[in-house]
Amino acid sequence: MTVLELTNVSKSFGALKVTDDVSFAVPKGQALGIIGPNGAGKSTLFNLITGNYLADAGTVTFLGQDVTRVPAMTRVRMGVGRSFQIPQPFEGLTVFENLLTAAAFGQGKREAEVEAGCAAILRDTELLRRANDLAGSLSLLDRKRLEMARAMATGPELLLLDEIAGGLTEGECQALVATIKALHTKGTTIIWIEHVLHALTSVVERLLVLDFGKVIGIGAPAEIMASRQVQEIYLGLEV
Ligand SMILES: Nc1ncnc2c1ncn2[C@@H]1O[C@H](COP(=O)(O)OP(=O)(O)OP(=O)(O)O)[C@@H](O)[C@H]1O
Repeated sequence: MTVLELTNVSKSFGALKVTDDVSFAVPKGQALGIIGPNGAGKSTLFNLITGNYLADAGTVTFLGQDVTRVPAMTRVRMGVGRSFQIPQPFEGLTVFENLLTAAAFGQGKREAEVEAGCAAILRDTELLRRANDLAGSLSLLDRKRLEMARAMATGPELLLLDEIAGGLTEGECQALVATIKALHTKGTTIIWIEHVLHALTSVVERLLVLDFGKVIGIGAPAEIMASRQVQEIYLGLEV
């Protein structure tokens, strides 16, 4: 089953075409990594998937439904969950309260109905020991975990991770990767934008490379990283 499909999607800001005729599909259970230089249009692509931006042309299909013109909040309820590059928790609420809020909003339910699910997500994201601590008191690693947990709490069929490994030490990065791998092993479909390549390639089954808004490669990570075009464009190597 296909969870997400983009068909010839384009988006411009003024004269700048930031997403240029992008097509790809993500089957259920797959983890897809997205790489590309700064300004290649990676975050814009996420915004087109979440509905924060609407495509100028092309079609976005989610779980078999055309969502191209569907607003962001409806897409959350349909199962598009997203973490942000800069964690955005409610600092004055506890970790558990943050999850309850995200779950109630994302699933359109009362907090009492989502408590058990949130407790399970705390376990899955290694946050159980911090459940009653204020979000504002967390270390960077735990803030990243909370960002992921809040996205999971909305009950996603598709989890979008935006540069979640940035700024961590190597040890912290490995701890976060272990958490992401565990979510993926449980069957979560993931699209992950990441500059920390070794973290990304240790999880994803496929890599998509963007450059100037265009898909310049999609395939197995080893094959993509070995491509001359990717090495020239993405890694800036002269080959
Ligand atoms: N709302 C907007 N209005 C105008 N231009 C925008 C808007 N959003 C993004 N852009 C421009 O679109 C281009 C792509 O930006 P985007 O953030 O999608 O790239 P990115 O690949 O995610 O970059 P990074 O790796 O630095 O996060 C950039 O030139 C950016 O300035």
